[in-house]
Amino acid sequence: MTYDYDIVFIGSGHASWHAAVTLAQSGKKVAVIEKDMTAGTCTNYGCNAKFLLDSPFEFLDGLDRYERAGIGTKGTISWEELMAFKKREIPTYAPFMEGMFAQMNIDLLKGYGKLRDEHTVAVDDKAITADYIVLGTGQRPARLNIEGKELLHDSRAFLELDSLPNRITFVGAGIISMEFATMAVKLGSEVHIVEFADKALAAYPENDVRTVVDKLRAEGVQFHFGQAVEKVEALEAGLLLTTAQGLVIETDYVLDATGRIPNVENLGLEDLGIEYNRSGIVVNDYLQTAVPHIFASGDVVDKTIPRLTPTASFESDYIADFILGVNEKPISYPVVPNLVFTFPRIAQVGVTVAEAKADPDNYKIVEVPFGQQIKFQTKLEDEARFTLIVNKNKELAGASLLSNEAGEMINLITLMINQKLKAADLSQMIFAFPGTSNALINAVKTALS
Ligand SMILES: Cc1cc2nc3c(=O)[nH]c(=O)nc-3n(C[C@H](O)[C@H](O)[C@H](O)COP(=O)(O)OP(=O)(O)OC[C@H]3O[C@@H](n4cnc5c(N)ncnc54)[C@H](O)[C@@H]3O)c2cc1C
Ligand SMILES: NC(=O)c1ccc[n+]([C@@H]2O[C@H](COP(=O)([O-])OP(=O)(O)OC[C@H]3O[C@@H](n4cnc5c(N)ncnc54)[C@H](O)[C@@H]3O)[C@@H](O)[C@H]2O)c1
Repeated sequence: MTYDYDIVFIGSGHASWHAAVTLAQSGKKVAVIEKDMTAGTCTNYGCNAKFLLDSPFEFLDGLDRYERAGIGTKGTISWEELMAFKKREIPTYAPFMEGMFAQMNIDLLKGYGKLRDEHTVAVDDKAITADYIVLGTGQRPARLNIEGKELLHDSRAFLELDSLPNRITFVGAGIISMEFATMAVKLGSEVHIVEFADKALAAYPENDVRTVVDKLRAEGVQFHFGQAVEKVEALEAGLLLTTAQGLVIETDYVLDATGRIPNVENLGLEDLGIEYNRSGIVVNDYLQTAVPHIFASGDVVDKTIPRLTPTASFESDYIADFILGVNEKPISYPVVPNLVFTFPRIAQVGVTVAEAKADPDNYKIVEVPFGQQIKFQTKLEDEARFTLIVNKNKELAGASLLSNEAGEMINLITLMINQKLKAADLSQMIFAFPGTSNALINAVKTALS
């Protein structure tokens, strides 16, 4: 049987395009179907836009610390100028990717993709056939089903705001709210975070989260825990948010950041017996769905590891190698670092502090009050702290880092964990001095000894 394509991808995010490029480079005939912006969430309205907007705030946070120590002057950031920069920069990425696809003879089909049968995908009213199909449809923001839900905004809308509202209320104290609130409060907005649970960032070490919450509170963010939002109403000027517990907040903008849900509906999965649930499409250890030549990749997969860009890219690379016969083994994930862009940043990788506490026979927890020990290397970050988890073989099994530089340092830790480095290995290496990473490596060496 001859098909139109060797491989068709539904969705053009990281879960798809890494494999599409590898397969096209290997001589396969490839098509990518995309209903929205080419290259997906991360590239257009996720990580990249967030990172671009966040970066200057890191300098502002640094200047604030020196100001408090009586050194230097305060900096300022204009959201309007920053957003104009973002709007010049980010929209160039999708056309760049389109150019790359064209150069590699990858057909980009703009439209909504839906499985019609085991080898046929409908793209709006057209149909194409393929030997293999990859479902990389990602996630979308969850939307609270409350009175006034049409007045709620999502992260994509926030990342497009030409001017920052005076009063912003975030619903949910998860990653998106904490990252956006970090920026908004520094520019003087009145910021509320309304959270259903009794704490923020539930997946991260309580100690580290408490430090970040306290710092945001000191900067003016008002946290409201144990509150379920019931309704949002339009006032003559602004909005009124009410919770079931009786909290009432007058605000100008409400961002619903209560999680993200997989795009599994209206894909034709049911007719082919492809199983899915609230967490995504069910796959086996080869990322195959119930139909073996139909794979799922990235955020849309039902999985317990973090739904992040690097995991989507890893899965995409795996699928390409599997289809090419380069790798026939089940997928094996290395440890996955994750990072919250607050000040300080919170990063963690490998065995968590909670897991280590629950298994004291196998893990030792080493707390390093980094900012207090080595002030000159932490740029006045007194609160910087590392928690290192060491296994019985005296290897690093996990770590959580609290520091503005955690985003870079966590990759070094990831490398040490994956390479199973021991203190003796680190002793054979020379690192540049002085610097945060040098001090981190010394702390690890001591912990592993
Ligand atoms: C605000 C925000 C910030 C983030 N920050 C980070 C970060 O700092 N670090 C990090 O690692 N991750 C971050 N993420 C997560 C990251 O964006 C995702 O993990 C990543 O984009 C997943 O890639 P994907 O290809 O699986 O899905 P996506 O990038 O969402 O791509 C899926 C694509 O499929 C398309 N699609 C869906 N259904 C169909 C259909 N039926 N037909 C055609 N096309 C379809 C969609 O339009 C979309 O373009 C962030 C996410 C958000 C929202
Ligand atoms: N730095 C990063 O890696 C990064 C950054 C942004 C987004 N992301 C991606 O986006 C996802 C995070 O999205 P998010 O922040 O929307 O979700 P989240 O799951 O991190 O947080 C949602 C929060 O909303 C709360 N909540 C749920 N229902 C509620 C209700 N009715 N009222 C009040 N609070 C409620 C939850 O208790 C939770 O604390 C990540 O899992 C990741 O996939 C990653």
